Amino acid sequence: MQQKVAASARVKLSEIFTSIEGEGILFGTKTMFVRLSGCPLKCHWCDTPYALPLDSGSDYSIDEAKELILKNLHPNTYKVNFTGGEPLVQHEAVIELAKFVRQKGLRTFLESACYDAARFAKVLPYIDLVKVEFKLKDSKVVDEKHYGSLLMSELDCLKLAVGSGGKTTYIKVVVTNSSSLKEFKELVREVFSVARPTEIAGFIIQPSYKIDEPTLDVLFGFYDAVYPLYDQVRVVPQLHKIIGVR
Ligand SMILES: Nc1nc2[nH]cc(C(=O)O)c2c(=O)[nH]1
Ligand code: SF4
Ligand SMILES: [Mg+2]
Repeated sequence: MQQKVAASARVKLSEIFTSIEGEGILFGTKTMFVRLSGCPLKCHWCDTPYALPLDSGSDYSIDEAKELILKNLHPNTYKVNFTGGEPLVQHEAVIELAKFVRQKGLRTFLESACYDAARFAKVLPYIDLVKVEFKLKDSKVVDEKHYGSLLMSELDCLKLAVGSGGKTTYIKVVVTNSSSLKEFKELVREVFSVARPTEIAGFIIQPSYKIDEPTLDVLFGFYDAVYPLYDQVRVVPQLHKIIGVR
């Protein structure tokens, strides 16, 4: 599952832009996106396939990347979202850029699939807002035999995030029409054995877009599985796809 880590003084970026946050609890806010190249996972519904190879995008020194951030920053931008690909593949670069973003008075957001809890722990001190994503098996994120270890890593990251204090942590799960309700219910049980409802800022069920989209009845099933434990659960589609922006 590991990919070679880029040298700490350099970073491979797929793209950098300011847009309207389209996912999660902060959707609708003006956000800068720093999309890092590289991801060791393989979700069949991945919407950023161009960012998956570590050698995709462009190579920058950290100083050049900081310049790019300043150049692409719009006024009144709420936060900088480190996304990918999978930002933990280049965790040392994320740390350097997150420090810089905070110096500029902006909040830092980590959009991670949480495949590596050790790297997650290193980045966490520099992050204000954390999305912990849990993948269901029908995402085909990893081979069946590696699924258990990915889930453990996701749960470890959630534990670290809620245990670190002063951060806003929320959970996201992408569901399709083929996602198993039984598996989802087990996941919900595991999530709330690690985090108390008061420790998270949201539980987002994100319907897949244009691929095996879940019906309303299927969405009700997932919603109803969370609601008794956490009544702030929300079904939230990707806003940027609906309004046709990046
Ligand atoms: N507008 C917009 N919002 C997003 N939220 C998460 C994104 C991502 O690609 O991780 C994303 C993205 O690519 N665009
Ligand atoms: S973890 Fe994210 S970037 Fe990686 S394959 Fe899955 S959806 Fe794509
Ligand atoms: Mg994404």
